[in-house]
Amino acid sequence: MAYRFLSSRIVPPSNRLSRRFIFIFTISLSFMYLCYSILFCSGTIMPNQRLEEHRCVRLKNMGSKKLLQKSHYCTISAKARVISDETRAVRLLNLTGNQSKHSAFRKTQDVLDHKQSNNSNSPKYGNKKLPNALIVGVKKGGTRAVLEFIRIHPDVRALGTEPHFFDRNYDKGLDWYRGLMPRTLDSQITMEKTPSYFVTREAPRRISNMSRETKLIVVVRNPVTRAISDYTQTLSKKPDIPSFEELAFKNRSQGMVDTSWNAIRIGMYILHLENWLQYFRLSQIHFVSGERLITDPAREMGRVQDFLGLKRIITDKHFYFNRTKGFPCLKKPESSSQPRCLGKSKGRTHVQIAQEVIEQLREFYRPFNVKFFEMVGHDFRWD
Ligand SMILES: Nc1ncnc2c1ncn2[C@@H]1O[C@H](COP(=O)(O)OS(=O)(=O)O)[C@@H](OP(=O)(O)O)[C@H]1O
Repeated sequence: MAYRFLSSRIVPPSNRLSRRFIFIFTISLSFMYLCYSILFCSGTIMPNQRLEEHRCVRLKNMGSKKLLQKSHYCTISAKARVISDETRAVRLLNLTGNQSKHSAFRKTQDVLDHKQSNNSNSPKYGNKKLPNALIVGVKKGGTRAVLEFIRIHPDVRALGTEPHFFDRNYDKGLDWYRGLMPRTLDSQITMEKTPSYFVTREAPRRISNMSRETKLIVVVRNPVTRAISDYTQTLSKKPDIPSFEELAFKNRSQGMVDTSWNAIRIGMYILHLENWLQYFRLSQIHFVSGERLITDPAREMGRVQDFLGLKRIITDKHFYFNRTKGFPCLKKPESSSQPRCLGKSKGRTHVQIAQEVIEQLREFYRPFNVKFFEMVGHDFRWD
């Protein structure tokens, strides 16, 4: 037994050498594999985020529009994260009541924009830029509809809230204003809407100081209907205000309209336009018909896209007529798979106004309208 055991343990010297060689070879092979894994394979185990970021930054810094557009690696990964954030937000909104859905949706988008701009871990693609195009008016003309419709376009990014920079917040400075804007790629247009700009004396000069090339959009509507809409809105907030008739006339029997009342003054479009034309060429201003925006949104938006130099992407297929709402709504608004109408404050039932009052106001506005049509070269047919 002892002999057999010893004979199995005692190995000839040549065999011992080859075994030692195999052992050293195996060790060095394992060592090489370990080095290789550390040096080259870490990316496959845990993608190196810093490397990704550097790649994006390098492409951005090259300042080439084409390169940026082609850099799907950067844009898509960043966008995908934004979309997943937005999808989560939209899902959350679906749990809220229908009434507040619209405002909640917009607020959430703004929060997301805000989050993108402030959170260092959040996706950052593109830059915050001063707007290239502004919807400057008119109040109750249909400005929200134009903004919501145009922002479906992939080459447009818009601020959801009204920043009131050129009227109320001008002293905060352009850097503050730029900071509010959503990030855009070089190929995208930045937009915002604040309807009160159109009737703000200083707004045209201030906007032209920002850029003389700014494109301006004015959504106009029959000034009588606009005034009633404006009054209906005020009444919904302050039920104790005097009647429409009382506010609209200084002396009704003499047909003296009170032009100091904002709801009346805003509709004297030609007067405000003259102020704008001191700083901008007429070709820089596009007028949207508030009426046709309701009856044929695709056509009106086609003209808006042409004016902005955009490919016509928003078409008939984006809209459907919602019978309950009585207005066109979006089939698939930006970052949502749900159809969506504008909120409750858009498309209110108007306060009933006596027909004679309406006639008197029509008479009052006629000469202003005629001059306005002549100036812009288009008859909006408000008679
Ligand atoms: N698609 C769609 N859905 C709902 N409402 C629409 C739409 N298109 C235009 N409009 C008209 O927009 C009017 C409100 O205008 P604004 O968005 O400019 O109002 S505001 O100045 O921002 O308060 C609003 O005025 P009122 O009807 O008087 O409420 C609508 O007539």
